[in-house]
Amino acid sequence: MITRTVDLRSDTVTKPTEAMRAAMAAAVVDDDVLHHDPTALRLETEMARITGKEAAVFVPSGTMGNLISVLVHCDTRGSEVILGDNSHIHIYENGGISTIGGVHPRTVKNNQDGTMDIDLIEAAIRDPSGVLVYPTTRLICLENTHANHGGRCLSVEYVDKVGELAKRHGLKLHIDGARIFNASVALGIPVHRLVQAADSVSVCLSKGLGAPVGSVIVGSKSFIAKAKILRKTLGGGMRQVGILCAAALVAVQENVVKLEGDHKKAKILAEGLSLIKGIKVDVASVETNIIFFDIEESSKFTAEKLCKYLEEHGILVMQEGPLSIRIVLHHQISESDVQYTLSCFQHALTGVQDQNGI
Ligand SMILES: Cc1ncc(COP(=O)(O)O)c(C=O)c1O
Ligand SMILES: C[C@@H](O)[C@H](N)C(=O)O
Repeated sequence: MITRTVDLRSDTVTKPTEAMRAAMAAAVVDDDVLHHDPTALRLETEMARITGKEAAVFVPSGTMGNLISVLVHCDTRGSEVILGDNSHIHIYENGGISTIGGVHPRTVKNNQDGTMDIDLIEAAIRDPSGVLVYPTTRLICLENTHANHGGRCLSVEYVDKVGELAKRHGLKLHIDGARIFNASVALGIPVHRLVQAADSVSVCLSKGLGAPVGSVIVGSKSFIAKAKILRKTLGGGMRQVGILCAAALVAVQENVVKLEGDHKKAKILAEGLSLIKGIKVDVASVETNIIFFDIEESSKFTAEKLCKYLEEHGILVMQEGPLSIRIVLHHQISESDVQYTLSCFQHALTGVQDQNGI
């Protein structure tokens, strides 16, 4: 019988805290399409302040945040965006920039640290003299932290260099900042400095910050005005949305300080996993709250079988490949959960029981 559940599938799985639920119940609301919902306006004002941008708009998801941002920057037919071949926008957003926006993706290889070589980005920029046959490059997208590369942080020096490259070529820069607060805490650099070079950023409130729903796009006033129109076009214009924004405000106020703890627990878990025979994990690459690891081929387990074993013991993780698994820490995972998880891994892979009798 499962006595506890430790949900490590993602940082999207958190449940609203009591403070969030109280704020939702008490939220002052109005119709955010007909004018503005006062609580949504408070959140948008606060997020613009934190990120150092002129304006912000609340959207239902990070996927919509990225989609709207790309489509505002690439509002001319034949536009092309340069992005990572392992980026969330390219891999996990149903190709929306193309299927909905008609924008052509031009991928550049993501390095293990989540960056793209700047010379390769520059080489991917279309020569305007080839306009007869080439799409027109209008945008470069970065992702910080990088989800598919273990939550690795892009340094502010790197982001600034890509920003300089974009400006030199008359391009815009968008950052998929789903976990930008994780990068900020891990690097010890304020969010506004980390995104200074970006023309737009999509920030998830529903990941490590623990809000139940939503993201915010930040950028210039004119950019956000266009983003609001496109949000409505895509069906993202919401009415009394302050109910969701009230929870997001609590998340921003209360949970940023917890991110460091998430990162520490991720490091402890990664270090523990590295000591278990049959598991391969690069502990040094764990910079924030995400761990990717592989099962050794000599092990009796496939990822699918191990995930099933773990689920039978209340541990939920995400299978990423035949022998690879992802774990994501969040503020509702305790140190005791981390130790219980390690015990279950230990028992599964070595049969050795620990003092918990697992
Ligand atoms: C890096 C990154 N960007 C964007 C998203 C999309 O966010 P949402 O799930 O809210 O659409 C996610 C995951 O959810 C993500 O990990
Ligand atoms: C799976 C992916 O879409 C999601 N962003 C996550 O990190 O859980």
